[in-house]
Amino acid sequence: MPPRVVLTDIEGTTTAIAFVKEELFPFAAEALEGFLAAHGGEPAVAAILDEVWQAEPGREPVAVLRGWMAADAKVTPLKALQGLIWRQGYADGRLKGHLWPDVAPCLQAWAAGGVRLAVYSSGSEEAQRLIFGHSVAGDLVPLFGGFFDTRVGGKRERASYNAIAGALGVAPGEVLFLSDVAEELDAAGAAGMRGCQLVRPEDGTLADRRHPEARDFPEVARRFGLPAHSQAG
Ligand SMILES: CSCCC(=O)C(=O)COP(=O)(O)O
Ligand SMILES: [Mg+2]
Repeated sequence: MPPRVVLTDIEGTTTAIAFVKEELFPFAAEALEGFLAAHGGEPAVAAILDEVWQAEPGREPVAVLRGWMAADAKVTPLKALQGLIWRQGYADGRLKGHLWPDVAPCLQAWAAGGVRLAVYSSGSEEAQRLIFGHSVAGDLVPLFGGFFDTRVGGKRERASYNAIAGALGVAPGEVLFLSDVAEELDAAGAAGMRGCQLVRPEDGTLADRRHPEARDFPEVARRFGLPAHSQAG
């Protein structure tokens, strides 16, 4: 049976790791102090800074944020702040959301064929909407029926996937989760979801051999009986 829902990761799955690490993260790092100086008094930003204080009491929030950035920590306040900073870059054209060329045609074919689509990324919901809304393939946000971030839980925790299935109103077994990271697929599998590892050697990802694997989205479609894009290879 083909999956009713495809739940996709972003970095390493729809989008090059290099884009996230060499464009998105440096963009936020370079803008950090200036952004906080300009927007630190706004309620959304102040709430994030409050979360940073609570996470590391007594330390300067900027130093805490810089430490998290250096460690690529998937912590909710950092991810929320990065999303707010990237918003400016997408709005004025300095950022354009990278997608591998095979991704948008398949997402469109799957949605047109009645498959429900959702995103689960460590990037904040806002960051997810931005990357798909300002993507190299245009605005893909309308294709998705759900955007899940670390507020639902960590990507290596089984409970996060059960919560996502519950929010989507489907049984976990009806969901196919796509990711480049084996530990995330382990957690999704423990929750009862099917999984497929995207292995794109040109992006530096390696097969772990514990999960079904595909080199691109057309191969995912073939393996799991999803609608094929007319030009899918
Ligand atoms: C939403 S694009 C930025 C992705 C990001 O911030 C990140 O940490 C990557 O996480 P993912 O779960 O997509 O691998
Ligand atoms: Mg990933």
